[in-house]
Amino acid sequence: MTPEARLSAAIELVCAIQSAPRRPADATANAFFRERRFIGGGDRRAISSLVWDVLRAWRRLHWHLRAAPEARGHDISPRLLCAAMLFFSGTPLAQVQALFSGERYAPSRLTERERLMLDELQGHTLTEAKQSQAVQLEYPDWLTPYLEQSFGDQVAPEMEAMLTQPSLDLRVNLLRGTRSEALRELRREGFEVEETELSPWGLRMGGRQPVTSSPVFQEGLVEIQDEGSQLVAAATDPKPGERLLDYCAGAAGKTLALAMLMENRGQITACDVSQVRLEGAVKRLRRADVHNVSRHLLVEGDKWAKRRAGSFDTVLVDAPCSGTGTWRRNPDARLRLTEQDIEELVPKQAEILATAARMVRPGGKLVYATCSLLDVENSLQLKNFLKAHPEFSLVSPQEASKLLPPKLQGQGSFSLTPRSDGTDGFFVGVMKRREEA
Ligand SMILES: C[S@@+](CC[C@H](N)C(=O)[O-])C[C@H]1O[C@@H](n2cnc3c(N)ncnc32)[C@H](O)[C@@H]1O
Repeated sequence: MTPEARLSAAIELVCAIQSAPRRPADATANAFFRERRFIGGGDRRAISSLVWDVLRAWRRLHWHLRAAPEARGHDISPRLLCAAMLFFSGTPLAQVQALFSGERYAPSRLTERERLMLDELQGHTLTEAKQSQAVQLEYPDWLTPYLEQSFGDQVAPEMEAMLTQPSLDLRVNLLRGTRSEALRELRREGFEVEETELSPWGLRMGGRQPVTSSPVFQEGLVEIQDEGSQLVAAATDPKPGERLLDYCAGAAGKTLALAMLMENRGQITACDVSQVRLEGAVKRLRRADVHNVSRHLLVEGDKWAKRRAGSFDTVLVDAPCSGTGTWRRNPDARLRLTEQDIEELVPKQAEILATAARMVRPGGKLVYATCSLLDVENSLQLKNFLKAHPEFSLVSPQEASKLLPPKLQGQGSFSLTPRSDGTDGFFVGVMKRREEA
């Protein structure tokens, strides 16, 4: 594809993302490329890269484009967003404007208004001192008090790290082989890959490498999983032969890691309210050679949970959350999250946690995890739960998982962030239910 055609496709994709505001951008992008199979791998990567740069710089691009007098009364179009992003990434303005040639496969010519608006960018940089911190660091204004509650005066460096490109992390599936075998095979196939520092089964690849088409992935020796997510499994630390409930299992990301730790022995029940997500688990479980998992779809008025009171050794609640910890990967999620979402999520998490807690046997373990940065969903949620449920307490340092790296050992609960740990943002609290007297 020519640079003009790539730009045209990127503009179309930004339009598609904008017109499905509740749908994750990667789902829209997958559908977009599925319908355009003629777009090859290299072009696809170039188009996605520009679109993701636009999503990551959304507030700053709007700030600049809105400043032009010609913007008054007009929406900021995907054409302008893509053009401005190309300019701020180093393409000279005249060259950017020339891409809008109106020729075959190229975007139509810039209007006079668009040209003037782009001219205004000359001499500016994407991030500028005049922008507020929330604009510079691409978070919604209403989130400021929530972030300050979590990070105090460290909001800026934490959110700065949230703007960086994430690595691609893999978890080696010990049911299929060893970490050194996976490392050797991947390197033999030409991938640049290192061992992760914190997860004992993790491998880290720089940037976007097409690992899903490699035999190592297809044969189930590795699974794509952020190192932080692997550490949630490490903190849960289930033992072979246990009965484990993964109450918000989704498409089984953590279930797979837990089954590995249980060496495929014992029983895992993976629940979720989403049929689509649970269906998504089937192929992954098969590829990973996991066969101790049964799935259960939770439905309204389900008596399933009631009938299983006190019957699991370990219950993991990987709660639905704001996803603020994954913003490096899903920059569009910043645009979708509202304060109302948080207000709805917090009581929902409390209810899910209370329901799941009833299924822990006396002496058993309850793990609460989120991929959120916010105290209201994390430590405060845990604190309120413990206050209302005196039969639970945080595990003692002796009881805490030994699979965790030294800096996290012996803690009943911990947070991870891109800034301090190089992982997605996560929170984990590990509790124990009192033995019956
Ligand atoms: C953070 S995601 C889980 C991710 C998954 N554990 C993984 O590692 O890939 C949260 C999940 O909670 C599910 N969920 C939402 N409401 C629920 C409820 N009331 N009970 C159980 N699961 C729920 C969502 O469908 C979603 O799949």
